[in-house]
Amino acid sequence: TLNDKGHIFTHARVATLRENADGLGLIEDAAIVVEQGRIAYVGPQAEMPALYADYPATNCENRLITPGLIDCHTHLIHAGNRAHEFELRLEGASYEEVAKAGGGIVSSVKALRAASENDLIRESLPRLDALIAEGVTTIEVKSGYGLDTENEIKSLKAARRLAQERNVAIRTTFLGAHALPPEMNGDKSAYIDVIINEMLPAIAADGLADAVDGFCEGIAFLPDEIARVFDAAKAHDLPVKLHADQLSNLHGAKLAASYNALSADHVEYTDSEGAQAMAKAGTVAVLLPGAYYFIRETQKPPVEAFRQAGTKMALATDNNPGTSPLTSLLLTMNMGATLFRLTVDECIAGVTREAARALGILPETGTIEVGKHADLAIWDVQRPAELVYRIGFNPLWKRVFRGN
Ligand SMILES: O=C(O)CC[C@@H]1NC(=O)NC1=O
Ligand SMILES: [Fe+3]
Repeated sequence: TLNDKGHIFTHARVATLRENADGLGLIEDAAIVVEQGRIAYVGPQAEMPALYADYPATNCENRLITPGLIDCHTHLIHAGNRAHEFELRLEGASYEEVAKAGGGIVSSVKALRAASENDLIRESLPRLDALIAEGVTTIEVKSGYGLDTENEIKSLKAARRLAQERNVAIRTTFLGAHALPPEMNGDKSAYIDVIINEMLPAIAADGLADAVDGFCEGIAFLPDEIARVFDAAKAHDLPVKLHADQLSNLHGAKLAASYNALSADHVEYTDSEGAQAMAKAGTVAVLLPGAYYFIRETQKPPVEAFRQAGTKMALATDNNPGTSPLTSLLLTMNMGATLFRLTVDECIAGVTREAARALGILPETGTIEVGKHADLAIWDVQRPAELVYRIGFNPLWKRVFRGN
């Protein structure tokens, strides 16, 4: 580990991503001083206070430093995979035929319920390691395949344990309102009762979730059902976020904004009224190009409307076995640019500052500013655009997590 007195990273191009700076907040020939795992100085090398001069130093030789990457929307904890239904679909099977063959979210629920907490950790670590290898320092992990109290708690405990298994920060999100479990025999209202009266109180009491999410879609839960879950989340002082307007416009984004949600995610079908409501509420639009690509969607999210309204935009992998088996945040940035036409600066902000904002942790991380965690990614590139331009190439030179 780096010297615990302090350490300096010298002669770097630093993309601070600080608020209200032009573009990426780039500082040329810069130094970063780290003390007790936090940023003590960031600025031109020539202006670094002399008291830091004798700290052990890493000469970055003009390499680019960004904040550590943040994947702000994943279902990383899951069991098994859905490669078989991928194959069936390629052979022409419809969603209904796949469902009849036991595919869909229900197959992931069965696998999760059969897995122990240790099984979930063992199966999820390779996915976690793939993200960490690309300089990711914070990851959000949802539940949502347990769909009963015992298995939702098992999922969230496994998610929390990932932070013991690796040097990474984990934020957890309760997504009991993801799908209707088979044993509820189609009774959505009764299942929402279980979420509100049984799951949420137990999860909130044990501090297992940092936020509450829901899937607002015709095939999942309708706005009034989501509102019941959100009212209960608020009663437990838990912030909310929402899978919104992914396949149709149920005005999920507007509903999320009305609860001052941290984020509304997917948002392919969100309209300009929803974008304005999000901007006003400070609700971040989390774009998930991996799911858009994998299920071959045609409706792109309203990026220009978000820009006009001033809605902040983040990018995330949405890693999940059904619609986005993606474990590369670098590829996610390329998809954000190539498929959704985000700029390079929007892509890099989308996996750092705006991803931190979508998780409510921007005061702690997501930019390179004095007092924040020293979570850094140092890249063997000259132009920031190289991080977004390449497909399937990882130019990470060094990852720094909490100063180490
Ligand atoms: O198919 C799965 O396993 C999850 C699908 C995933 N969940 C959600 O709310 N939207 C999605 O695309
Ligand atoms: Fe998702």
